[in-house]
Amino acid sequence: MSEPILKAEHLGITFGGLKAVSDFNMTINKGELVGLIGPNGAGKTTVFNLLTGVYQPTEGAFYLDGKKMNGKKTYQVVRAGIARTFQNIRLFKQMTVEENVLVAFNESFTYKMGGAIFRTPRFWKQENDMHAKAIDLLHIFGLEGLANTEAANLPYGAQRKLEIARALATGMKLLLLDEPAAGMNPTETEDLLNCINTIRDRFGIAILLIEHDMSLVMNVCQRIQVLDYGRTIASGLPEEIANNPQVISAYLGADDDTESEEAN
Ligand SMILES: Nc1ncnc2c1ncn2[C@@H]1O[C@H](COP(=O)(O)OP(=O)(O)OP(=O)(O)O)[C@@H](O)[C@H]1O
Repeated sequence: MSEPILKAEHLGITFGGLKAVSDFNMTINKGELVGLIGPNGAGKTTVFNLLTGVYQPTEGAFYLDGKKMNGKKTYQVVRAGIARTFQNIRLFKQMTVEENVLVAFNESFTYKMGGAIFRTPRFWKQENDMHAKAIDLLHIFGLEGLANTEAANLPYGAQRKLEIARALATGMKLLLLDEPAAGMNPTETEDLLNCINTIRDRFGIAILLIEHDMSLVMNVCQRIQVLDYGRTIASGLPEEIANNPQVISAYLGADDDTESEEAN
């Protein structure tokens, strides 16, 4: 059997005295979409930061396609094939929609300096290939008609989709989506859900999704892992998670906290 795309073994990190994530274990195979959920402060974003080299683990290890990734810097992680979107959208706002995707392609297309200066046939072929690939990618997200629009002028939902398109353009194996439906209305969320299903089927990549919108998580994820205070409290199929008493109590506890905070 082939290696899983992602394998995390006993991964953890301590900040001062706080164990933000401990004994985190996860396997994601090609074409699988796994949800990572948990109350606020449970450690979800820290897991993403560990998997992208923003933080170095203080315990455990993780592997991409069988290759150990501990100690790698963020750019090395991206090159190896892990891409990520953020809670707050990070696009090149002054660039067009197409340019945002083209920037992400630059690793996979290389032409010699001379070719770029003298505009050789090879240079133009690569330019055309990149344009065709960018439009193809934008088409999946229904953004091809907006290719020449400045990213800053896109509606919110379209900006979120462009962020994912750009992550896909890096040619990655593992896509980490951090709350992609945050701030979206129900129509935009449904549209996003369709896009996520399409890219998983079409690109056969592994996806790890952090999301607070439970209907989205339950609808798209094949498996779900739940964190609370940095530890995994449950892992399984969506229906198992929805009925797990420990998960329900972790979320209800979080609600109680919010209510008491609001009352103060
Ligand atoms: N760089 C850091 N230094 C110190 N503590 C940190 C750091 N990053 C995260 N933490 C702490 O680790 C814990 C987990 O935070 P994290 O942001 O991963 O939670 P989360 O599940 O993503 O929460 P949310 O759903 O609110 O985004 C929190 O207690 C947080 O304060």
